[in-house]
Amino acid sequence: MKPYVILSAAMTLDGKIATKTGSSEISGEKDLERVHKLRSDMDAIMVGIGTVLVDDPRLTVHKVPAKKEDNPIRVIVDSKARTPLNSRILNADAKTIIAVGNNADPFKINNLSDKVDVLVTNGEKGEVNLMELMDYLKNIGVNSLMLEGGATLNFSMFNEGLIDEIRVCVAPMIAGGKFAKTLVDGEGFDKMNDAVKLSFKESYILDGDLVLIYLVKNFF
Ligand SMILES: NC(=O)C1=CN([C@@H]2O[C@H](COP(=O)(O)OP(=O)(O)OC[C@H]3O[C@@H](n4cnc5c(N)ncnc54)[C@H](O)[C@@H]3O)[C@@H](O)[C@H]2O)C=CC1
Ligand SMILES: Nc1nc(O)c(N)c(N[C@@H]2O[C@H](COP(=O)(O)O)[C@@H](O)[C@H]2O)n1
Repeated sequence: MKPYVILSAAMTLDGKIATKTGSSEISGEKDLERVHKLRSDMDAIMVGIGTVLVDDPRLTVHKVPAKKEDNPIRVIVDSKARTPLNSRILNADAKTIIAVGNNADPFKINNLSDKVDVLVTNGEKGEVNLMELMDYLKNIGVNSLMLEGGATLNFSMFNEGLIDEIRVCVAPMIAGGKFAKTLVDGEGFDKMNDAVKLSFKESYILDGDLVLIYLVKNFF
């Protein structure tokens, strides 16, 4: 069992979701409003620890008028419980769940557990078991989940067939750089035959940003 998962991201025309230094202000104001309306419609929002360490995101609804109840549950995929204790995702603005792997330091888990819910999962090589996490989320009533990156987690979620829809903003910019993160990094697939197949649903322009919506053709 799993929630309906929408991958949401903003990228440059050359597919980068951040520059090589991690700078990632890509969406225009209108697009950010679209994203925050979507956040308010979703039960939960999820990012990887790489994104937390670089961006220190809030993951709340703050670009459109909203009440605290409109904030989705925040979910962090953090194998080794590295989330810094002063991270903004640990504040009281919304419920937060940190999923860790079974090798995470118990001391770090305890520190995080004082502030938020920590779920220990049994993934390979101490990584977070994403299937187990999806099952857990569905069981606590999360029917819709917004995946907001980053590049590594996006690949793992595709690789396990867990993404249902993609909503991406393509901004009229080129960032370049072989070390800049792209929409989907990770190990990647070997053959184009293995690539994730999509079906186009919708597109529109928001102040020069192109919004593209695709459905994932899942064969799992
Ligand atoms: N433009 C945009 O829309 C967005 C851009 N970003 C950018 O992406 C960058 C961060 O991306 P990444 O470094 O790739 O980090 P990430 O956010 O994808 O986190 C990856 C980390 O999660 C952990 N993890 C635990 N279990 C895992 C599993 N089963 N599969 C995959 N990862 C697992 C690992 O420690 C892994 O290194 C930042 O520069 C951020 O600004 C992030 C989100 C959206
Ligand atoms: N849609 C979108 N457009 C951009 O230009 C972005 N940089 C991102 N980034 C994502 O939003 C997170 C920041 O959220 P808060 O404003 O702090 O709530 C960031 O960590 C990325 O996940 N998204």
